[in-house]
Amino acid sequence: MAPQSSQAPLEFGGPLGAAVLLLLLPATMIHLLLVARSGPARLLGPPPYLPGLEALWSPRALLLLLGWLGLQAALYLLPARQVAEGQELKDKSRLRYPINGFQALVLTALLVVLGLAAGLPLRALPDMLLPLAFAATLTAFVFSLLLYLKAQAAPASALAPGGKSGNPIYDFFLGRELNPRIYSFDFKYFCELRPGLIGWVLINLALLLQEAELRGSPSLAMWLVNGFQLLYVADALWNEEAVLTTMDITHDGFGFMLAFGDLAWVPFTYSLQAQFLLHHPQPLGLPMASAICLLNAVGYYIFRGANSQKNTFRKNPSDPRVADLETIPTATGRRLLVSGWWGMVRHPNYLGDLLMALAWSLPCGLSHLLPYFYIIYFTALLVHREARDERQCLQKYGRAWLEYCRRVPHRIVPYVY
Ligand SMILES: NC(=O)C1=CN([C@@H]2O[C@H](COP(=O)(O)OP(=O)(O)OC[C@H]3O[C@@H](n4cnc5c(N)ncnc54)[C@H](OP(=O)(O)O)[C@@H]3O)[C@@H](O)[C@H]2O)C=CC1
Ligand SMILES: CC(C)CCC[C@@H](C)[C@H]1CC=C2C3=C(CC[C@@]21C)[C@@]1(C)CC[C@H](O)C(C)(C)[C@@H]1CC3
Repeated sequence: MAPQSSQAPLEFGGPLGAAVLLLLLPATMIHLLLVARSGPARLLGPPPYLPGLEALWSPRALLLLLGWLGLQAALYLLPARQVAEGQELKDKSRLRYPINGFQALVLTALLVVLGLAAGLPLRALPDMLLPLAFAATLTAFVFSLLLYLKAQAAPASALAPGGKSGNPIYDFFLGRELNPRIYSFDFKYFCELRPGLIGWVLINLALLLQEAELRGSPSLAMWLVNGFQLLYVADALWNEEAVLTTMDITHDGFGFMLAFGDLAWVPFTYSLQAQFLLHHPQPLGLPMASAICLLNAVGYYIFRGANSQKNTFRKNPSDPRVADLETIPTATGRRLLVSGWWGMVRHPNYLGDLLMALAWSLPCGLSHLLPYFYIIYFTALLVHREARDERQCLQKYGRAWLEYCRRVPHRIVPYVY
């Protein structure tokens, strides 16, 4: 297959970077899982032991994972209270998406409550994290391979701007097709919000239950981490439609990066603080807990305000909630917000997300670096993501984007960055 000349600049270090990430990401996830349960819990030290295949591979874990994906897929297919339209595609069409993610969360919670009452051994889940994470990685790998093959038959207009380099490793990693579907089942949209995010809070809950069994009751730190992350996930599903204007849906293809990110990385590494707390209990007083709650609330307020404002504006610029905001016209006919949240910094939603990330780590105290892995990784991810987005916006909006950068000079943190 010849490389295409209209190809966007290669990202993530090109094919070599993609090949390194293909190995490095699963290895990092396994490392974190091993270190979180070890005594010293040293993020930067070697893992306590190197697991053999017998510790990683378990047919039971694979079955459990596939059952979980099947359940979430069945919930996705249930009648939706609303159907939303995505952003306009290259061929001027718009895809339709069911809005029933919150319903899936509530139904899953109901099933879990019924299961617990019937003796479901959810407390056993923390002991299966390693084989489950391995099974999720294998599943993501096979799934991305199928997506890559499916994309060979897709028309050029269905490919993502960054996923048609012609290099198989790079395209496999980034994803070729923008919106792979079978009939109306949209794989990327499904994976982005359901199995991984709901799985994450389920793992957190299992860790909380195991802590209660181990120590008589869950610690305040464990309650906070569970509460904050449940709020984050419930909010994402409640505002499901807003995901349709994020970069993942509008720009990125669906390949290994997102499949692994959604199915393995999110549930098994985002639950790291709760994993750490189970094995390393931390004292937390009420004044400190209140300050952390305040930080999470401020972060959430900015994150939700910014994301909803952009989403409302992109859906309908005349909506009374955004109609009075100042905007810059662009040659594409779309406008850029230059007041409100988007007049404060160019990525106010990232700022709110980062404040919440800090609030999720602080309950774990300051004795270890490990629970701060999330905010370190997340800062790197968002700084890199911001740079990618700037490049894309400059390409899309040209001079109007430069004008926006002049009017709103800071990227994420007002007066700092
Ligand atoms: N927890 C996690 O692991 C992660 C969370 N996130 C969160 O996901 C959310 C979405 O992030 P992401 O998709 O990266 O980026 P954004 O939601 O910020 O989307 C960027 C797009 O918004 C539009 N835009 C930018 N500036 C303006 C403006 N001034 N006025 C109107 N539209 C504008 C542009 O698209 P266009 O003009 O084409 O509409 C741009 O490409 C964020 O809250 C982020 O924090 C992201 C990554 C990981
Ligand atoms: C494994 C790699 C290092 C990178 C993978 C990145 C993915 C894990 C993230 C890319 C964008 C994401 C978003 C969310 C979760 C993480 C991934 C998939 C998100 C669904 C979390 C909840 C938020 O409310 C959101 C705004 C809906 C997020 C959208 C982006």
